[in-house]
Amino acid sequence: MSAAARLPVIDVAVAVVQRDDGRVLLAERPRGKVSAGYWELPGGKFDAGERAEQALARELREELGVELDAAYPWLTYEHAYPDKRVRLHFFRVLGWHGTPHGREGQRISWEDPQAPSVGPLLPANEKLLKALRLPPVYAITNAGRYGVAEFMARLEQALEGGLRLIQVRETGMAPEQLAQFARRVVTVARRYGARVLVNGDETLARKVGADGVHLQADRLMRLSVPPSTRLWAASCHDARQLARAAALGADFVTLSPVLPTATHPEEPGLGWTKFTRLVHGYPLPVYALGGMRLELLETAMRHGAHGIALLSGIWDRVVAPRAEVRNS
Ligand SMILES: Nc1nc2c([nH]c(=O)n2[C@@H]2O[C@H](COP(=O)(O)OP(=O)(O)OP(=O)(O)O)[C@@H](O)[C@H]2O)c(=O)[nH]1
Ligand SMILES: [Mg+2]
Repeated sequence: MSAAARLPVIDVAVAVVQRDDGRVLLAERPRGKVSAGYWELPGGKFDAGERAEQALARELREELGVELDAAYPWLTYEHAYPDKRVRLHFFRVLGWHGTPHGREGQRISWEDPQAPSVGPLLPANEKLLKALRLPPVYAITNAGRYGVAEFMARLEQALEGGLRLIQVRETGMAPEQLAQFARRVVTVARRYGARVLVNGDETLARKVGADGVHLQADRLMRLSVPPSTRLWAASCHDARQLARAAALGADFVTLSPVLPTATHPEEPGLGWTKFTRLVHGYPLPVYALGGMRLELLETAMRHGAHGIALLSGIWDRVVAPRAEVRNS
């Protein structure tokens, strides 16, 4: 056991206060505190007997002078400093009242998580910023259902509507056709700054210029070395698979099936209670998958999900102009 592993763990509640424009509230650690001058997310140590949510509400009041209205549990991970270990319980704060101000004399700033203009940030927060860059909706392609031409029109509309993360997964396509399709998806996605993962095949992901690979659970469990693509994710269905993805350092996971799906309507799925239990204390962003619709995003987040993954609930929403599509 390393020295750091022997240190007691300090529980810390941390607030990701995000405005509608996506900017997140960062604060400078005040003089006199450890790591003074570093920027961080507002928050602090649990008081004795406090639950995470209580610590969060108290810290927001003490540090920023705001009252918490709504917060959803998000990631929880540990970080080892040379002299201590902290367990950071991150919450997404979606509702508050009052105007945040540095009540401890600290500077605060609303920052774009993609490119904060203040710094340096506490080293423990790097993973958090990476997670914040992941959008709330993860869409899985379904060209088999629509035909490629119509699917591409629907994809373009979804991108127009804000879609920024896509998985190419087409079980019915021959290798050449799949490569061509994946290339087309990457090309349109680039125009919108959206990222693309290819299901199961790292070589194909590289060949078509995708951002990374999405692995099925059986591959994940056999994996000894994580994929070396910029981004990688895995499908999980139970606690063992979730633990494996975390140990290998995936960027995010999907957890499924949450609700009955169109293809397996007779299977009840995990349900939200079990979903919440599985993701509680989990270090990576989790997309709820199975029976999802865009309307369920808030429900999923309330149960600890980072967002939702959709295979059919997204493309059906888009009514493609059929005549034009046929001619393309
Ligand atoms: N608030 C906050 N703490 C963080 C973050 N990341 C991170 O590693 N930490 C660590 O978690 C611990 C939180 O302590 P804190 O100094 O905020 O605690 P606190 O508000 O209760 O202050 P105090 O008890 O020193 O007055 C610190 O060791 C800090 O380095 C973060 O983003 N926000
Ligand atoms: Mg603090």
